[in-house]
Amino acid sequence: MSSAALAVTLTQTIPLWIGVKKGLSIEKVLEGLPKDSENRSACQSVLYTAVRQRALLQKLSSDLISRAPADDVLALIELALGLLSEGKEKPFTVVNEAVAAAKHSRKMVKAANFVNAILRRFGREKTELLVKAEKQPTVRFNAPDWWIRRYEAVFGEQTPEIFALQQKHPPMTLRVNTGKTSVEEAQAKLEKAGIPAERVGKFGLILLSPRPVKDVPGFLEGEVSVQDAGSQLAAELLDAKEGMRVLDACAAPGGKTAHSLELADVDMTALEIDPKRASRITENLDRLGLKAKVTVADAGDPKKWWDGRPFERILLDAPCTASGIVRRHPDIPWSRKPEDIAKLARTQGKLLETMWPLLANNGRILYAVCSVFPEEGPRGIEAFCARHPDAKLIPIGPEGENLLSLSPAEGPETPGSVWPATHDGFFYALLEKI
Ligand SMILES: C[S@@+](CC[C@H](N)C(=O)[O-])C[C@H]1O[C@@H](n2cnc3c(N)ncnc32)[C@H](O)[C@@H]1O
Repeated sequence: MSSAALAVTLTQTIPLWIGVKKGLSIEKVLEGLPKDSENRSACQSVLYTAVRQRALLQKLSSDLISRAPADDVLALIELALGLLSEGKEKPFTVVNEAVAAAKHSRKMVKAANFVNAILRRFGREKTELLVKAEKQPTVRFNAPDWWIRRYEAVFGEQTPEIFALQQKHPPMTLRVNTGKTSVEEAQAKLEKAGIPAERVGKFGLILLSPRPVKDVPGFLEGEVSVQDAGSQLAAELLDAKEGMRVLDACAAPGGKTAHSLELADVDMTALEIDPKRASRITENLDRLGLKAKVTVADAGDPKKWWDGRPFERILLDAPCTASGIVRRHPDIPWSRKPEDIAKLARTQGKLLETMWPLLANNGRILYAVCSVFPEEGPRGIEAFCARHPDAKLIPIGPEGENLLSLSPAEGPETPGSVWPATHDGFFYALLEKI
């Protein structure tokens, strides 16, 4: 990033960072930046750098600042501290540009010397301040205490390893559209363009160095899409065959809808409650040259959209805490509240109950969440099966497990295995109506 651009980037990122600190999602605050803004990706990068170190920045600013300044000044200091502790930009550039950003703002000009003093003090005391801050679990794991305890309950001794993984930059994983090309051909095409990629799972490729999708050969032509390898398992597990009536009940942005259509020519209804998100399904399907009935509706209210003909396959990729995809959305632990888990588990249970009568006899419903919390996965499914003697769990795991809980993971692939070694956290259960 050029240094002059950095001052502008910091200024533009201030309101986004304030929004995230107030509990808005990264996705939501980025809506405030024009899509064609030249600085969009730079702002995004500065914002992510701050969000990935949110607890550290809170601790540093409380150690360095005795009287809280105005919100925008504090945000500017925190964003600059984020860059300084990350260490990718030259420290003098960060300090100078943060001070320039303050000087160029009518509201912050008086605080320019203050910004300068705090950032320079951080430069002098960086090592001690970071060592002291890292002693706090909330800083080490960049999550609130309650979230850390929930992870400990799920992952036990593995917790630090899972958190360490969550703090890394996520891999950029592509799904190859095998209706248009093969995984080998897509990999060779990337290699030829100087973009080496490794295989993951049955349909995936991980780019060794991520880049904007528009620069990925084959993306605009619909040969590849961006989708985590754990998420790529859904279409395969759903196993929708040619001509089947299929419902994707919570479909946006359409990754799993599209994958099912790439694997078989099915009669697909893609439901989505949020109209803005629904338009992304259509965009994705258009790019891939695929067709579905994209419907904006509440899956929980079928009388508004269902024609009464049963579906042979239903995918219920239910709204969840997203606790399995924190490395892609580092704001999640901070934007959730402890009570959200039970609330979302109730919503998931209700949606599954509503979907069940829509399923044909011998039909299958794949329940999925990108969460690692048991209330949203195994517990809800076990309770559902206890209430429904006509529901049979179909084994789906690599070792024949009925309930597939995937922890976020990264590792070398086993050659020839369809099970990816690198993926986000997911839960899957496949139920057949008997
Ligand atoms: C986990 S995301 C789905 C991701 C999608 N399956 C994919 O692979 O691209 C859940 C989606 O469900 C939508 N949603 C939430 N409640 C819904 C409801 N009652 N009816 C329909 N869609 C709903 C959300 O807006 C969100 O887009």
